[in-house]
Amino acid sequence: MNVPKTSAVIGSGTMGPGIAALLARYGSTVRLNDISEEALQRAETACTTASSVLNQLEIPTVPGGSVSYELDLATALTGADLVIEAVPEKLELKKSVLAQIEAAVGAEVIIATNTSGIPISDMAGAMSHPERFIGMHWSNPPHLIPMIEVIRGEQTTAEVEDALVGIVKAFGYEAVIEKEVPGFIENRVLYAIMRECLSLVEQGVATQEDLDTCVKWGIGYKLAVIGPMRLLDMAGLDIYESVSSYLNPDLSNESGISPLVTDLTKQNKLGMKTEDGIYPYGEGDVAAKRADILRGLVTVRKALSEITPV
Ligand SMILES: NC(=O)c1ccc[n+]([C@@H]2O[C@H](COP(=O)([O-])OP(=O)(O)OC[C@H]3O[C@@H](n4cnc5c(N)ncnc54)[C@H](O)[C@@H]3O)[C@@H](O)[C@H]2O)c1
Ligand SMILES: Cc1ncc(C=O)c(C(=O)O)c1O
Repeated sequence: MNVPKTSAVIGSGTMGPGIAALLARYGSTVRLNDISEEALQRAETACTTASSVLNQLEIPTVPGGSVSYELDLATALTGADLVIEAVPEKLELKKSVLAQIEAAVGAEVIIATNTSGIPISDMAGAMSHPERFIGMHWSNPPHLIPMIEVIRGEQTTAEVEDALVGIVKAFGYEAVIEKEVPGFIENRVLYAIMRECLSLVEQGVATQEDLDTCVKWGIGYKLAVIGPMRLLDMAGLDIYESVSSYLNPDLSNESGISPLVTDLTKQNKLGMKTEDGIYPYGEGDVAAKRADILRGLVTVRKALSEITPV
């Protein structure tokens, strides 16, 4: 399957608009749905911003694409060949939304979930056609990060996986096909890094600013060019063996959630979306920071696309 003629994106928060904008750029008629009218209003601006980012990346426009904003789920699903669920990361909510989607679309329609890592089979349990249900894990911001994890549940067919990989490749994105594990690959690695960072800040080893500087250059810059498995070869496996013999036992193995995070979420300090979080944001700071981040990601993506991937 190439990019679907008609698609529906359910949930229009951080992820939905960028996903919709990319599908539309590749010629799909996209219906973006949310239960919140305010979220749909914000989504119009977010889709415009995403579209201008795609212009900066010089992604050609396939004619015929569009995004419409729908409060009504049934309208959003009409005629969809592909449905992407992007509602909050709560298993029961996702199951209920999936049941509503299934009630409105034919058994041949592919239903994908953008879950950050809930096992696909856990979500598919109550579905009447789990064979067409699949994980499609986009990375944030989805219109910029050219990689999508594709995860089959126990009952997903190989044909559905092939079709989804075809769509991902049609965007010029890389598809990473994985076996089902909680968090998939990306978030297992990302959350290992974040757990250690939070633990170091909590212990007072470094400030959050120093953490961000160290990880950006010492890890992010390097890993953007050399994958971790190749980096092991570059560093020397003997060095890894020596360092990990004393370091691994000292790394955080905290199985709970960092109190630094839970103290903030209790106060509804959720980060940029509430203009307060790990960092404080003054008037206009969030918009300026988001613009800086987008500019940086566009520049780095252009540079990375010109070098040989390692
Ligand atoms: N934020 C990220 O960086 C990121 C990255 C990759 C994947 N994800 C995953 O994508 C999904 C969405 O994440 P997000 O960050 O966009 O969440 P979000 O909270 O920003 O947005 C979710 C949206 O879904 C809407 N919603 C809630 N119930 C709904 C319903 N029944 N029908 C339609 N819309 C409904 C909410 O009003 C909200 O606008 C989650 O599963 C998340 O784990 C998030
Ligand atoms: C903190 C965090 N959690 C989940 C995801 C993706 O599922 C991301 C991301 O894509 O950036 C993230 O930053």
